[in-house]
Amino acid sequence: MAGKYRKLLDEGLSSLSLDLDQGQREQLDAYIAELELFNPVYKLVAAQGEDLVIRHIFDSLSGVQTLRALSAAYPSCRIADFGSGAGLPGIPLAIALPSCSFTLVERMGRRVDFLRNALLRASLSDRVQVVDRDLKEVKDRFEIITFRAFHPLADILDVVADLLSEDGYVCAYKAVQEQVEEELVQVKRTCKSSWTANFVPLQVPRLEASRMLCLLQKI
Ligand SMILES: C[S@@+](CC[C@H](N)C(=O)[O-])C[C@H]1O[C@@H](n2cnc3c(N)ncnc32)[C@H](O)[C@@H]1O
Repeated sequence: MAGKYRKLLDEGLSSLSLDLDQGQREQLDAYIAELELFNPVYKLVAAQGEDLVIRHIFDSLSGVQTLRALSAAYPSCRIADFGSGAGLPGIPLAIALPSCSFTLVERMGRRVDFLRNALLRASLSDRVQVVDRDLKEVKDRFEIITFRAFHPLADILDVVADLLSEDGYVCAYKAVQEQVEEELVQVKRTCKSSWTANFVPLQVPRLEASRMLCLLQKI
């Protein structure tokens, strides 16, 4: 039902200082409705109701201010979301950042079907494309690459390095800084590519858990 979470979304968007217009709110409603419709069958996310909005929509949107600031440095910014699953964080980010183009990379067929349908329903198909293959087969460059609940950094950063534009950023949605620092030690030990890292703490509305963005740039 459109507008089902209106009060919760009003509260969350205001707390994230996100001023979405009516069209963007309708896109968000359409995306949430698709998630709720297909989640029982496709098992897309392990949450439902308000919990789904908080853990997945607000969590994804909590990175918008940082991504908006980073994307402003590029005349046209291509953002890729790797291992997008049900479109998280990629679809909420695409709704909130209308001047960027988005590519969602996902290798699992059923999730790809969901993504294509959700993009149609949310009127995003003109600006957001789905690449239905393994990350290792992607042949493109992006100014910003996001991922959430994806592989450990040491397993993927060498592949990611080849897909990132020269001055681009990786924005990894992560939880606890100490764990990310351990992942970065492993990156130094095992990766051919070298990186600088910065941490941006995230405050997700109505969520107690520790959340952060790890920003990585190639050296
Ligand atoms: C744990 S889910 C996370 C989905 C979403 N990012 C989220 O936060 O809800 C990881 C997703 O990455 C996809 N995936 C894993 N390795 C991949 C690869 N090498 N190339 C493309 N997709 C991959 C899986 O199919 C799965 O949908």
